[in-house]
Amino acid sequence: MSELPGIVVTGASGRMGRMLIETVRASDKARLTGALERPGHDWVGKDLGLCLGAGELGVIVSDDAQATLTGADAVLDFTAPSATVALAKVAATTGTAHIIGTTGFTDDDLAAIADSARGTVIIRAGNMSLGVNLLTVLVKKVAAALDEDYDIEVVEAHHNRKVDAPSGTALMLGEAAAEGRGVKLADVADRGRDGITGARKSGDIGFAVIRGGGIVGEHDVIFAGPGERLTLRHVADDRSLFSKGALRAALWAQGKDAGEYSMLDVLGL
Ligand SMILES: NC(=O)C1=CN([C@@H]2O[C@H](COP(=O)(O)OP(=O)(O)OC[C@H]3O[C@@H](n4cnc5c(N)ncnc54)[C@H](O)[C@@H]3O)[C@@H](O)[C@H]2O)C=CC1
Ligand SMILES: O=C(O)C1=N[C@H](C(=O)O)C[C@H](O)C1
Repeated sequence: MSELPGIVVTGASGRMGRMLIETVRASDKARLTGALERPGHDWVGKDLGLCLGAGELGVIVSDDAQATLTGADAVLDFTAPSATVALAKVAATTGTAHIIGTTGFTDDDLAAIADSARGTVIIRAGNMSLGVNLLTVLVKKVAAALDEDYDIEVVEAHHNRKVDAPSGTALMLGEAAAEGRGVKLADVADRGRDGITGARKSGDIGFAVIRGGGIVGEHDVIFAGPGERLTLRHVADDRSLFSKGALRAALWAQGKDAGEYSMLDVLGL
């Protein structure tokens, strides 16, 4: 009988890292073979299970990506942009599928990731939940059906530890709306209003950001038209939505050709 796909989790001590480890360990379709943390982190060199306050797992947390990815089938990465760009280069040399949930990339980061995708399967999504990916399809459809009399605003809310804004999800939803309208998001995005901004420009897609407490993730796409308003909303109650999506992506990636894919590919949407 063939072995289950071996999965590495990077950013093991993070909010998502811990959730990913729980999801992989609970799965009967994959096994956890490695854990990474940033150099200097106090988990490095220790048993992952003991770090998590559980029993020994026999997986030692490492800061050596090359050694940890060698022989692994996939790495789940919800860390930080610079860490993800560096890991994509390593995954391209080891042929490990790289599942990227990290958000906050610059255009240069995205170009570097696209380059690494020539060497392995990369699946990247600002949100790995089924609900948000379905929502992108709906947003595109609604945006295509409504003209510029309907102002599009994306409102997102997250916990007070989040470091990037607008969220990766908000940008995915903005991209979907822009695609529906047949425009480029970069040309119409209005990402920061403060002071005497002037009236809203017709055709813009606006973004508004809330940060507070422990909010897992909430996204509204508002189509505000003459005499009516349509709101499409997603609320995440639990981070396991994202980790389950990431594991599903890692399993889907097995045997696929090198290249960059999204959750729409994984979910067949
Ligand atoms: N696509 C999705 O569905 C989701 C994406 N995210 C994104 O995931 C990222 C992480 O979010 P959180 O877990 O809340 O953050 P966090 O700050 O709790 O965790 C990040 C972890 O990455 C580690 N890290 C940093 N540099 C590293 C390196 N070079 N090598 C290995 N580990 C490294 C940190 O030490 C930390 O443990 C963010 O960009 C967030 O927006 C979060 C939830 C869902
Ligand atoms: O940082 C988070 O927590 C989340 N980040 C992702 C994003 O930027 O959209 C996904 C989710 O909303 C949680």
